[in-house]
Amino acid sequence: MAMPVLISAETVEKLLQYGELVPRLEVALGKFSSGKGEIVQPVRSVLAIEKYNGYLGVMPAYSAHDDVLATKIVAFYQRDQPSSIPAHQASVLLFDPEHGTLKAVMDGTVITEKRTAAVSAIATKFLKPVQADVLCILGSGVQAVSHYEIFTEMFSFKEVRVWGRTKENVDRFAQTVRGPVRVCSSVKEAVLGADVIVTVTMATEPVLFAEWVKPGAHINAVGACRPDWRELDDTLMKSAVLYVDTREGAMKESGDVILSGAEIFAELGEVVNGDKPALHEKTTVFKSLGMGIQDAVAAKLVFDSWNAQQ
Ligand SMILES: NC(=O)c1ccc[n+]([C@@H]2O[C@H](COP(=O)([O-])OP(=O)(O)OC[C@H]3O[C@@H](n4cnc5c(N)ncnc54)[C@H](O)[C@@H]3O)[C@@H](O)[C@H]2O)c1
Ligand SMILES: O=C(O)[C@@H]1CCCCN1
Repeated sequence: MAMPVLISAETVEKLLQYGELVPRLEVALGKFSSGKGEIVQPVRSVLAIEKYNGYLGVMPAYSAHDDVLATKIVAFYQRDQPSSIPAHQASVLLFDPEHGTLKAVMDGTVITEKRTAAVSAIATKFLKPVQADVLCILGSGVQAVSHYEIFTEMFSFKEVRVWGRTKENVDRFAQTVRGPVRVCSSVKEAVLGADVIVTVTMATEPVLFAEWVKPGAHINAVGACRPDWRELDDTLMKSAVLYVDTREGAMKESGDVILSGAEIFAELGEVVNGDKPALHEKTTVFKSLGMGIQDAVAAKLVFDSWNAQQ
């Protein structure tokens, strides 16, 4: 039996292009929420590695439409001190869906960076106010950079602001991104008047409060992926129209959803399908937790491009 191919982070970085990824993800989100069972994806299982303040998540998914079967395995750690090792590291196993043969083991860290930002961009396309001039990014790590990249590529913001917890991180962010950014010294300063807000922090308590948010703004809430972690306060969660990637995942994993008692209005895929409206004139929150099918679709794109080059 042939050995699976190994595809490195550098190769994934080269092969995975937003231009191809975004439309594929949009289709997958729609298929997931179609109610026809076109995508099989259980809520991820997550085990705690208490001794090291870490977690390991296993995310299998199958799509007959894309003919893809894959599992991402992702480890993530909370750290008090800066580290050269990324807080999130992942691998994706890609199988032949017909026989279950392992075809590829590839880096999943870059896939996680890009597909998460791409899904936030899809949510933003549907839910942002018609006039959206100011983008605010809260957090200045890996996801902050990938969100900056795709948001400035897909939309025409006049100003991009960033807030980060430490000066070191924010400086690194400002040096990494290719384009202008206004560094803000408080969350409030970054948020006031912003039309689109992205929260990509490792916070476990709310950092974003309703009183600072411009009415009609759209928020992509990407962090706080544990049932007792928060990024947004109760008032914001309850007063905004709430969209999620998956209802099942949000009810099991999102502290912002579970602890606030906010009601879920729709899955993003239902909006893609036209089954639920995109209420872009209202204040909207898209609560993103991440889906195995997003990784599977991205991994197939990488594998197909890799194959085409052999
Ligand atoms: N929804 C998804 O699909 C998905 C995918 C990947 C990552 N994430 C989440 O996105 C968030 C960012 O991930 P990342 O890879 O950029 O991590 P990162 O470690 O690279 O960056 C995290 C940022 O949060 C800041 N931070 C840490 N603790 C904080 C606190 N208590 N208050 C405010 N800021 C704090 C750090 O200084 C840093 O700027 C994490 O919560 C992660 O779990 C979500
Ligand atoms: O979907 C993901 O890949 C991430 C893993 C870490 C926790 C949040 N979601």
